[in-house]
Amino acid sequence: MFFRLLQVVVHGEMIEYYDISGCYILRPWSMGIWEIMQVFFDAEIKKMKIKNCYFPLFVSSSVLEKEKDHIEGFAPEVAWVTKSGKSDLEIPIAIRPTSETVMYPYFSKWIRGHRDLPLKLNQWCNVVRWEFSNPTPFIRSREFLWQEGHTAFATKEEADEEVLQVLELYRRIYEEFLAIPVIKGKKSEMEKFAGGLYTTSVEAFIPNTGRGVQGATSHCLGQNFAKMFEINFENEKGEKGMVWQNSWAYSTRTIGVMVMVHGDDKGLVLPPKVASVQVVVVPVPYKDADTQGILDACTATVETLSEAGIRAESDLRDNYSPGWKYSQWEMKGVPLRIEIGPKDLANNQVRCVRRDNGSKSDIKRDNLVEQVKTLLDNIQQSLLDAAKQKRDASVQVVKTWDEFKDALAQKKMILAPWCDEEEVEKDVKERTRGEMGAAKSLCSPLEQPELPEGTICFASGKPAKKWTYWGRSY
Ligand SMILES: O=C1CCCN[C@@H]1CCCn1cnc2cc(F)c(Cl)cc2c1=O
Ligand SMILES: [Mg+2]
Repeated sequence: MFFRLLQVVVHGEMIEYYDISGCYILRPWSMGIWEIMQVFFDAEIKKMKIKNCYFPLFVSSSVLEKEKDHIEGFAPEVAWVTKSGKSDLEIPIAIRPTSETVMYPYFSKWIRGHRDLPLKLNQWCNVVRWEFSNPTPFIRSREFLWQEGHTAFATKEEADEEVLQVLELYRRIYEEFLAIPVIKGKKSEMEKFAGGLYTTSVEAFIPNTGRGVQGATSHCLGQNFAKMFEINFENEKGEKGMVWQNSWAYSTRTIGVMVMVHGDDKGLVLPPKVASVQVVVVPVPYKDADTQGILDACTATVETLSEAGIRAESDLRDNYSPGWKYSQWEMKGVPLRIEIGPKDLANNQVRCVRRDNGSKSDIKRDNLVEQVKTLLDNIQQSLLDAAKQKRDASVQVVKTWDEFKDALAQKKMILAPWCDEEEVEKDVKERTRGEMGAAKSLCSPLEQPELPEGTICFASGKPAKKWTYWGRSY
């Protein structure tokens, strides 16, 4: 599956490999997906009165290393600029791996009184993390695109509320656009962002590989960074207090998850909502048939669909056969193909072929737009339904360690009652180490199933406190 991902994204013209390891070229076919999601998310955060900004790419080492514990563990992945031209820089400059330390000295400067709150900023940018474990397009690259939201509030209540509002937007990105089912949950103390108070995330799962993947994160930072960077304010009563902060992000990793969840042996399968081309129209000329008439019908069909807001293109290249075009556009994952041949022309209809299940239908051209819209909606919904069915079939509820081990061997996403003790989590990792990677906690679902009194932890036998998803991950 891993390997297939690599091939599909190259043959589907999403990615081009680059001569620097871990870096990839995002070609239009994937950039178009990124842009469609960005239009949605940007509009939604603007409704929340969050404003876009742009902070510098470079971080001074003094600022980046301000708090040793914040970056301990991350230090090896920081990329540094040490020279300009032939001369060494006096002091090396880091390239942002994330922007807390870039932004928060200025939050401290800009936030004085309660009238300066809430401060709610977002930036669309790239970040660099010089990862060493196996680089994979979209899933783990040394540079990636993301949005990072950074907000500051006078009260914890406001921060807590926003964390979940943004988490819901991430659920919508996955379920409404990428047709991928996700689980909203809270990270364990071990898996959370160490610099924060708590971390929530949306978790996806790849049934073929049996691995969970963190889809996006929404952290409440508490007052930890306010303390570090002295971000204080005077409240209405003139009392000094520290702000409560959140930070949240989703990245181009979303595209990699989509490829893995929906891809099949013909290549990519794009959910219509994020497909930069939703319908491709292919002429099927026949030796003595009216070829020009067929080409004109293709062009007219594209115009009709485009006027209705459907992203349609025709492939009129005369140096490729229809069959060749079918497999190429299937490789690229275009959700719907329309074929127009002599018979279709004569009957004033078109032949529609769905990419998700291959089913064919003949549609009269007089109410083409409505029927194509319905087809695209059906494809979107059935991709989500199919992914949900496969994900649910991969979930296994366990009560004991033996059941856990069996489920792990069967590449399941495991739901187990846990005592919520970090030592026990470390122990699970230790006991499941192997060449496939250890099991880890993925999240504790916000919607907790009933936990009967007396239920014991699957790993420690102590009283269980919460249901938690476990599994191997990317
Ligand atoms: O996940 C988000 C949402 C958007 C803003 N940031 C947070 C936390 C990011 C954690 N993280 C993640 N990776 C890092 C890598 C690094 F090299 C350094 Cl110095 C720090 C970090 C680091 O803090
Ligand atoms: Mg990392």
